[in-house]
Order: sequence, then C-alpha cells, then structure tokens
Amino acid sequence: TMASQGPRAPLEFGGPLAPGAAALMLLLPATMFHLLLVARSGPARLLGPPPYLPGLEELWSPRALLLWFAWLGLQAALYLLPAHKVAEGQELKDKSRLQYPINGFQALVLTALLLGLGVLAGLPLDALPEMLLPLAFAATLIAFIFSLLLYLKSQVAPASALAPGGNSGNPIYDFFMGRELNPRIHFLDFKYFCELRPGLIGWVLINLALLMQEAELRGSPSLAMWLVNGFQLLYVGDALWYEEAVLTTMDITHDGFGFMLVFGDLAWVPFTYSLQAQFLLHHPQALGLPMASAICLINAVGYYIFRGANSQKNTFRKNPSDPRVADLKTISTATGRQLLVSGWWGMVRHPNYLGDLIMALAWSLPCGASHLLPYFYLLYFTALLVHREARDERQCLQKYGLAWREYCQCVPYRIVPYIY
Ligand SMILES: NC(=O)C1=CN([C@@H]2O[C@H](COP(=O)(O)OP(=O)(O)OC[C@H]3O[C@@H](n4cnc5c(N)ncnc54)[C@H](OP(=O)(O)O)[C@@H]3O)[C@@H](O)[C@H]2O)C=CC1
Ligand SMILES: CC(C)=CCC[C@@H](C)[C@H]1CC=C2C3=C(CC[C@@]21C)[C@@]1(C)CC[C@H](O)C(C)(C)[C@@H]1CC3
Repeated sequence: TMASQGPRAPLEFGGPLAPGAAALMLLLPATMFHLLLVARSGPARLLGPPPYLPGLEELWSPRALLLWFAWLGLQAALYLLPAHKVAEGQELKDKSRLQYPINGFQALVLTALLLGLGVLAGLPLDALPEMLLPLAFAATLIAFIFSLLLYLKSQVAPASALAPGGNSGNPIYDFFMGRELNPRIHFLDFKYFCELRPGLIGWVLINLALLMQEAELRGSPSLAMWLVNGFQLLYVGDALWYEEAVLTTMDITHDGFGFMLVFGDLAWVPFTYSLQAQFLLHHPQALGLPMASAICLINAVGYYIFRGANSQKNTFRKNPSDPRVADLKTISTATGRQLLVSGWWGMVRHPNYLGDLIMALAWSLPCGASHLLPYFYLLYFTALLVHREARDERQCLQKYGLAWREYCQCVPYRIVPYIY
C-alpha cells in the first residue's frame, strides 16, 4: 500500500533550512573530515582551518569501499547467526511487536577471534590508520545512498510503520530524520543492526589498529593509548552485553531511520569517537602512573553511575517488584506505569547521562591538556545529551502529564546535581 501522510510532528532540528537538516547534512561530514585531518596534523588545532583540503584521489578508493562491504557483510552474517535469545521490542502503533536477536556480544567475540586469526595469517591490520580518510569517505557515500534507499522504501511502507518525527512532508527534513520507524527485511532490522554492530565494533577495531601502529612506530603502545583503548572497549562491550536495553531507547522506539542515524552509526561513531586514539598516534603523551590511576578512577566512577542507573531503570521497567528495586520510591502515572523518584533516578532526572559524561572526560584526559582536540567528544557529547534530554523531557511530559511535573518537582536537576 502507498503510504498516506501520518500525523505531523513538530520539526526537531529547526526545519530544512540552516541550521536545520540540510545544513547538518553538510556540516556533519565536513566536521568528521576536519577532525580526521586535524588529528594527524602537527598543530592539531580543533578551531583552526584544516591543514589542507584533500583531493578526490586521497578520498576515493575502491579498496576502501570493498572493505566496507566486506565489513558490513561480516557483521550482517554474525547478526543472522542463531541467537541465544530473541527479544521483543516495544508495542508498535498496530499493536504488534518486532523480534530482535540478542547476539551482539557474541558478534564482538567472533569478530575478535576472526581478526586474531586473520592477523596471524598476515592480515595487515596496522595498515588501517593509513586508510581512515578513504574509509570515512566510503562510509559517507554509503550513508547517503543507504538513506536514499530507506527514503524510497518508506514511500511504500504502510502509514502505521512511519516514525512520528520524520513524517513532516518536507523531503529534505524527512530524508534526514528518517520516515520509517523500523525498516527491515525479514529478521534484519537495519536500525538495530547499524546502531550496535558495524559502527560500534568498527570504532574499537580502529582504536586497536591505531594501538598496533603506535607499537610499530615506537616499540610499544603508550600507557595513554592503552587507557583509551581499554575504556572505549569497556563501553562498547557493555553496549553489546546489555544489547536488549537499546530496544527501549528513543532511537529505536521514536526516531525514524534516516541520514542522521545512518551517518551517525556508520561514519560518525567509528571515525570521530576514535579521535583520542588518532590524536595519540600523532601526538604521544607522557602519562605517569599516579595520573593514569586517577583517570582510571574517574572512568570507574562514570561507569558505575552509567551502568547502575541504566540497570536500575531496566530492572524496574521489566519487573517493578524485583527485590533489587522494590524498595525504591515511585510516582504513579495515569498510564499505569510508575516513575522512580529515589535511587539513581532520584538524584537527577538523567543519571545515566551524568555517568556517560564522566566517562567521556576520562577518555580525553589521557591526551593531556595541551590541545582542545581530544576534548571534542566531551563537548559534542554534552551538546548531544542536553538536546536529547530536552527531547526526552518533551516526550515524557506528553506521556505522563501531571505525574511528570510532580517528578520534576521532586527531582529538580536534569543531569548534574545542583548545576543543571
Ligand atoms: N555515546 C553516545 O553517543 C550516546 C549514548 N547514549 C546513552 O544511551 C543511554 C540511553 O539513553 P536515552 O535513550 O536517551 O534515554 P534513557 O535511557 O535515559 O531513557 C529515558 C526514558 O526513561 C524512562 N524514565 C525517565 N525517567 C524515569 C524514572 N524516573 N523512572 C523510570 N523510568 C524513567 C522514560 O521512558 P519510559 O517511562 O517510557 O520507560 C524516558 O523516556 C544513556 O545512558 C545515554 O547516556 C545516548 C546517546 C548517545
Ligand atoms: C552527530 C550525529 C551524526 C548524531 C547522531 C547521533 C548518534 C551518533 C547517536 C544517537 C544515539 C546513539 C547511541 C549510541 C551511539 C551513538 C548514537 C548512535 C549507543 C549505541 C552508544 C553505546 C551505548 O551504551 C548505547 C547502546 C546506550 C547508545 C545508544 C544510543
């Protein structure tokens, strides 16, 4: 059936004109290439001009495109392997629930095993850092083409399959936000697959390749490089271990799958989230044990809050009488669902964001204080989470009305206690 226009939602990124979707579609790839170029330049100035503008011959490489297809094929094959659990997503508009395989951690381990065997057999993993520019260019091309295919696919999707936010009727805005909520072919759910597999695992793979190249260059990887690799591997391992929790995030339940998420998942995450390791390869930092221990402590505190808060909410949402959460104070809402007002969710309204931000700081600190560049992730992530918090707040107010206002009165701070 042809899609009829579903309910119109307010535009979430300021409409199709600058600083809206069209501008972001240029700005996001431009920022990614800027970061890639600046990280390898001597001065490494985040706010300065890029050291040079690369020609097409430096960006375009059929080998890089082939590598991407091989990587996507490998991850899709691992996704389609039998899973120990198949989870059900949230209820959709038509009252149905989609099924999702829970085998992301297995995919991470199998990827590591396959790559380990590959390296033993002579796979030149340390050649990857040299290919970052063409790989990022290939990812950008794939993101544009894939988003276009998804936009076309959404034209033949039933109205009930459309996302609330990507259905404005403006083609540029809808291409950016994504029209269809959960585009999939049979069991292969594109958004769920892209959010957790090729980009996230690609990110730690790029980090590892940078570590190996540093070892080749300087005899052994630096302590700073070990810390960045370890912290970010923990983050990605955690995301895949608790994979099922992603099914309740707004990306899966509310946002369409358009250029923003496709580019975010496939290009932005692997190539900009690995910025600290890229910086360290070209700008080695001396890091003493006392400072390294302090940074590990900061990461551990951040992880403790992040995991504690996310697990507490997930446990509560699955079963409010679970003994681990049964003693927490709650507010009842008209929907029949309850809101936690003590424990982590009584400290601030988004304790998980706070933990995530503390970890972001710990990922930058090993890079020293001489440059702003390695702190880019912290700055971008603060902006992303402030914006995300505002969107979630709007959605919760709509869902829970007065009960949400009562929660805001009981827990007045959003992310940082007594500050914000
Ligand atoms: N590294 C990265 O680039 C990014 C990381 N993240 C991380 O992803 C994780 C998920 O974040 P996100 O999807 O934004 O949202 P959350 O996991 O914070 O979920 C928000 C939802 O939780 C429920 N909720 C809110 N308050 C309460 C309460 N007091 N008691 C019970 N339930 C409550 C509401 O949904 P309901 O009531 O319907 O259950 C609300 O919509 C976070 O840890 C975040 O830091 C996010 C974006 C990018
Ligand atoms: C600037 C730009 C292109 C924005 C797109 C935003 C995306 C990069 C992020 C939106 C939500 C994300 C999440 C994660 C990664 C970044 C994106 C895709 C996430 C998979 C990271 C790991 C976490 O543990 C998580 C699973 C909770 C998280 C989910 C949201």
